Amino acid sequence: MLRTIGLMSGTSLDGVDAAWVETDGEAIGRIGPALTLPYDPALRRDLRRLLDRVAGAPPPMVAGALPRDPVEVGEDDPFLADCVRRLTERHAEAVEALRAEVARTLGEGTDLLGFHGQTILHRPARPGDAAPGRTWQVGDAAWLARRTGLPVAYDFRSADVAAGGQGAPLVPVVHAALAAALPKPLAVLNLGGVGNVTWIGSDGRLVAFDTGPANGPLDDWARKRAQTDYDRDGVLSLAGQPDGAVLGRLMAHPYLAAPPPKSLDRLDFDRALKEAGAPALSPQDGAATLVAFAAVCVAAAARHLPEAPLQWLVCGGGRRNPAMMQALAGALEQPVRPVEIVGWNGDALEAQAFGVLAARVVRGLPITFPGTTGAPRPLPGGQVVRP
Ligand SMILES: Nc1ncnc2c1ncn2[C@@H]1O[C@H](COP(=O)(O)OP(=O)(O)OP(=O)(O)O)[C@@H](O)[C@H]1O
Ligand SMILES: CC(=O)N[C@H]1[C@@H]2OC[C@@H](O2)[C@@H](O)[C@@H]1O[C@H](C)C(=O)O
Repeated sequence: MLRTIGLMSGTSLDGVDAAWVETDGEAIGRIGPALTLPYDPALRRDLRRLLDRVAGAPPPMVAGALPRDPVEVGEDDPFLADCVRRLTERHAEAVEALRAEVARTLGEGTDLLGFHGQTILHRPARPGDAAPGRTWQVGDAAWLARRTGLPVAYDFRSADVAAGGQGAPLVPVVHAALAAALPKPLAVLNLGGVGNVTWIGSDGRLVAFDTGPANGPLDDWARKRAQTDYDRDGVLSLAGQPDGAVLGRLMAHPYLAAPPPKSLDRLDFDRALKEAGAPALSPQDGAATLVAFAAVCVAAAARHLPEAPLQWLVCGGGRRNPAMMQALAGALEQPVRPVEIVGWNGDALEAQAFGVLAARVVRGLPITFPGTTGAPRPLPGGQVVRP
């Protein structure tokens, strides 16, 4: 088994999650401590600017130059380089702090890092697209390897996108490993900036895809309309009412009816939200509408599952929002519970997954599958850089 630290900085742009896990990429051994280091407000703001800038650029002109294709925002772009330096530094700090904690509590070291990087663009090929798909995670893996003295697995998504897959979600294979002993069929729902579901059938079959926006638009709304970073404990949305007309327009978005495989960029619904009339709502009703829409997206996702799950296990920050959990309980027919009910850590799960995926990369095992990303066959991916 390898002693890994997985590092995930999600679409919420809130910071770096780091988690220690012992694994050979298939079985999961000891699960150690985990921590979150928030990005400072300036880095969060600059990453958001970077996302907006990259999203506004014209579609890629060059195929096969994933993930750091210099067509739109060049690798030598000073703003990008500065963001990459700062976010990689923050990851190094997370590794340093977690290694100290692991040494103190378990007396153990670390053999390998799994570094997801920050997604700044995700535009996989959609049916009928002429241009090739593209996904772009930034972060300086070579620098992180030198700074920590550890091998670093990174660039987990681009091989899949280059092969025609969605490049996301990647965590399902790890959900399946963790859920080995749980009753099936089972659905695991991650509520991050974007939502994603993993369905695991009784025979181990996997179906996974992004459900729709989850906390991303709600965070943006809370920041713009209520001057808070997010809708803490659902205070804002619980004080409002979903707007039926806006919700109705959003529900007609073609993404909901489209069959999987499918995945989303953090900003994919921004225009639809504007066009549906969300900006005219009060801060409270707007937040309630966004929460209701996130739940409607999950209910729409349920219709794409091969068989109803026995229960929905929820991880990610959205499970801390009581308005979100209430809306889900109302929208789904099966019990909805936080993953803690089966002993998992819903804040650390994705970071743990990138430790497991790192071990799979090192061993050359597949990380994406026809049922998860629409890969043409089980595909290995990722790269490894040594110090
Ligand atoms: N107490 C809380 N009340 C309401 N919302 C919360 C609470 N705690 C966290 N959140 C929400 O969870 C978000 C962070 O979730 P998480 O860390 O799972 O996202 P992420 O990993 O960045 O996203 P993704 O899974 O899309 O990559 C915050 O931005 C916030 O919206
Ligand atoms: C491109 C990208 O970074 N996608 C993230 C995002 O955040 C949630 C959802 O959208 C999911 O598809 C994915 O992350 C998780 C870790 C995954 O790949 O499983």
